[in-house]
Amino acid sequence: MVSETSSGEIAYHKGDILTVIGPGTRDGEYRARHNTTGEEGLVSGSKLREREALRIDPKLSLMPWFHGKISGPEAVGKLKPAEDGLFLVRESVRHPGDFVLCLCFSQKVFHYRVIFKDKKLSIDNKQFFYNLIDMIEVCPAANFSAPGWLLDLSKLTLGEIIGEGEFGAVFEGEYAGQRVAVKNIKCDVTAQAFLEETSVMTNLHHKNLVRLLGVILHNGLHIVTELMAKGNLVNFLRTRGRFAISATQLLRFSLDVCEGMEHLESKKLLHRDLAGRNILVSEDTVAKISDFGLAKVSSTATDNSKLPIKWTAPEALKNKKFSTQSDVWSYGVLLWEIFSYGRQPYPKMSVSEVRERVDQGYRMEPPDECPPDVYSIMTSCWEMDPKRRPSFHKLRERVEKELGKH
Ligand SMILES: Nc1ncnc2c1ncn2[C@@H]1O[C@H](COP(=O)(O)OP(=O)(O)OP(=O)(O)O)[C@@H](O)[C@H]1O
Repeated sequence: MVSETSSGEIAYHKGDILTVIGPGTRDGEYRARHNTTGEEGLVSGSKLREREALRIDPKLSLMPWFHGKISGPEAVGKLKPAEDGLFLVRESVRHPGDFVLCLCFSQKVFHYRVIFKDKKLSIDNKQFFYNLIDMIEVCPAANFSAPGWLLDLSKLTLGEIIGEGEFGAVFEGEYAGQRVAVKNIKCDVTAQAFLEETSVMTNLHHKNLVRLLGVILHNGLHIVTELMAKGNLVNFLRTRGRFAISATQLLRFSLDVCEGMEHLESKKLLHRDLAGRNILVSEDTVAKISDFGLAKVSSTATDNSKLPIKWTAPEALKNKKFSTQSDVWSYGVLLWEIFSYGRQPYPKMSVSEVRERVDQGYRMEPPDECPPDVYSIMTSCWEMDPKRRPSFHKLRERVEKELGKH
C-alpha cells in the first residue's frame, strides 16, 4: 500500500523507524517505508539516522528466539515438539559471527544461513535488513515460510464446491484426515500475489483467525484452510434470523471478530476488507476472520473502483490512508451487519450516495432492537477523525462488558 502526503513525503514523527527501500527522486532523498504504519513515501537523507545494529544478547527480551551460540543438533533439540512455523536464530559454532535461522516444517528443522553483506542481513540476497529483529519480523512472513508451507497433493481429497469467491471456487475437502476448505486460484499472476500474501497468514495463530494449513502448487494455486462448516456470517445470520439467534449470540460473534482484530492490531497488521462476508462460522459456532493478509492483493491490484465503499473509512477512500483505525471503521459497519441479521449496510443507498453523505456526516441508524450501548460502540467506530476511534483492544473491553450484561 502506498500512502503519502500530497508532496509524496512520508508522514513520520521523530524517533520512528523507517526502512529505506530505494533512491528518491532527488539527490539526498530516499524512498522509505514506515515500519509501523506501512506507508511508503519520500524522506530527506538529512532527517535520517541509521539505526544501530542491535547487540546480540541472548537475554534481550525483544529477541526471545535468539539462542546464542548453539550447534545445529542442539537447536533441533530446542525446537521440540517441531510444530510448523516454530523457529529460532542461533550463532554458528563452526563459523562464529555467522547466524543461522532454524525453522520447523513437517516434523523437520531447516537451517538457513543468514547472509551478511555490506553491514546488512539477508536470507535470500534480495531483501536486506539492518538487524535480526527487523529480519525476523519480515522474513518468516515474506520469504521462506511459503515454500515451507507447501502441502502434499497426494494427501488432498477434494469434495463439493461450497462457495464461489472473486478469484475462484472454494471446495470442501480432506487433508491428511482433517476436514479442510480449498480455494483454487488458476490465474498465474493472481496466484503469485496470493502466494506472497498467504505467507502473512502462516505466521498467525489465533482462535478467531481462520487457520491456513498451507498451499499446494498444482493447476494454479490451492490454498488450504480449516473448514468453517457453517459458512459465512452474513448467510448464517440471514438464513436463521432473529427468532433463532439470540442477542447474546450476536454479541459473541462481535467479540470473536474483535478478538481476532485485536490480535492483528497487536501484530500491526491491517485487514483492509473487514466485512460480514469475510467472517466465517465454525462447526461450534465460533466466528473467525478470513482473507486477512489477502486483502492487499485486491487493493494493490486495482484502483478505488474495487474498494468495498460501504465498509471503507472516508480517509481510506479519499487518500488510501489505510490503518488499524480504518479497520475499526469497517468493524463498526460489521457490527451493524451483525445486529441487523445480515442486512446490506446503508439499505437502499447507492455507493456514490453513501460516499457523499458519509463525508457530510451522515451515519446509519441503529438496526431494529439494537441495544443502545452497542449502537454507541458503532458510532464511536465511525468518528470522522481516525484518531478519535477506539482501538480494537478498547473495543474488546466494551463488547465484553456488554456481553456481561446478557
Ligand atoms: N474455510 C472455509 N470454510 C468454509 N467455507 C468457506 C471457507 N472459505 C470460504 N468459504 C466459502 O466460500 C465463499 C467464498 O469465499 P472466498 O474467500 O473465496 O470469497 P471472497 O470473500 O470473495 O474472497 P476473495 O475476494 O478473496 O476471493 C465464502 O463466502 C464461504 O461461504
